[in-house]
Amino acid sequence: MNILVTGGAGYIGSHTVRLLEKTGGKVVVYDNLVTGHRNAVKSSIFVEGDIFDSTLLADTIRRYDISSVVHFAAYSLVGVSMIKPQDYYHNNVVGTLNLLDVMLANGVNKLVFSSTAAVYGEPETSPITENVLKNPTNVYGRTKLIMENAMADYSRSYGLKYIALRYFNACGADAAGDIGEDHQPETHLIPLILKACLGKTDTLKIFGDDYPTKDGTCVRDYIHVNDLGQAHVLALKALYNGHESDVYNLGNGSGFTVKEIIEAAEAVTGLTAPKEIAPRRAGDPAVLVASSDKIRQDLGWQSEYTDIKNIIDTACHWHKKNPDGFAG
Ligand SMILES: NC(=O)c1ccc[n+]([C@@H]2O[C@H](COP(=O)([O-])OP(=O)(O)OC[C@H]3O[C@@H](n4cnc5c(N)ncnc54)[C@H](O)[C@@H]3O)[C@@H](O)[C@H]2O)c1
Ligand SMILES: O=c1ccn([C@@H]2O[C@H](COP(=O)(O)OP(=O)(O)O[C@H]3O[C@H](CO)[C@H](O)[C@H](O)[C@H]3O)[C@@H](O)[C@H]2O)c(=O)[nH]1
Repeated sequence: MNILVTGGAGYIGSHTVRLLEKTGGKVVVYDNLVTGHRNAVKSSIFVEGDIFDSTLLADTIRRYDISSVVHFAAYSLVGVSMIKPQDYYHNNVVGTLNLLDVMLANGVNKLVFSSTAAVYGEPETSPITENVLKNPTNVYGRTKLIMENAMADYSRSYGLKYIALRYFNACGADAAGDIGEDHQPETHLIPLILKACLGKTDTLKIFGDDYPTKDGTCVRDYIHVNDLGQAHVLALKALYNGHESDVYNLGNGSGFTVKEIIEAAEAVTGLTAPKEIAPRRAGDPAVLVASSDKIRQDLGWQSEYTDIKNIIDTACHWHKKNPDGFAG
């Protein structure tokens, strides 16, 4: 397996790269570093490049004899996608279509794709199974759903074999403490709570306390980044073993409100985060909780990290060890 990992210098990508390397395959990270970090790529081959650069992509595929792609490269912030939709359609849709063109033109037909729980919108049932109606409430989710539909069409017409993984909320960090979540600016809940607890940021804003949930704050399903990474390893192996194109949810199956996550993080750190209630953030669904039964049954995936405090503790370890992230 010679694997090209687009976005492999990012948060989920860098963790997955580490797990892919353990399979013995050659891993080539391809990233333009727009949100990623060069020093998040520890031992793989690194090519600094953009998924829009067809020439460099094709050269990289040929040079390293690539036979599959794991595609993380994208913009992924719900809030920003509502303000800058053009950026999101361009990078996530046009960029991915370009990658598919270059792959197919160079005889590469295996792809693991980062999709998202945001494709569902406000689902009518919970936990969410893969077959329910998809009606995204934000631009980000729409860009990922467009690509899922395009890949299904390419699969039928051009022999693309893909597995789309719909992640719920990625969090935590590798136990080694040398890679972790470092977005500039950070917008994700768990790192923001930890930074507030550790005195690295101002008051944490709780986006809305008038949702139809038990304490009025949004419910999400938090999954450890290494459990996500392991699913990519299984998905890739399945494709090499002739698995047909498919789509899987990836979550823990437990929902936590924003307030519950804050309480858990405060318990883990023994510190208190300064916080205030703020208006709702545009595009946020009230509740997103996964059923991951399908990937368990089909690919034998299991989550290793099921306790939310344990998960937060791994993130805390990274933040304490690297108070300035990768810049430190
Ligand atoms: N973080 C989550 O909770 C979450 C949940 C669901 C889905 N996802 C998806 O997972 C993937 C990775 O997310 P992440 O949290 O690791 O984000 P990230 O921003 O840390 O990583 C994305 C990486 O892609 C690179 N990139 C972006 N555009 C590129 C381009 N045009 N060419 C080359 N490289 C480019 C960035 O530099 C970065 O290294 C994304 O596709 C995201 O939509 C993330
Ligand atoms: O300062 C903050 C930040 C977040 N939140 C809330 O915390 C929850 C989680 O927010 P995140 O920004 O951490 O994550 P999202 O649920 O918005 O989105 C994440 O998970 C999604 C899937 O569920 C997408 O795939 C997306 O890429 C990924 O960023 C949301 O209810 C949000 O409103 C706050 O209250 N205050």
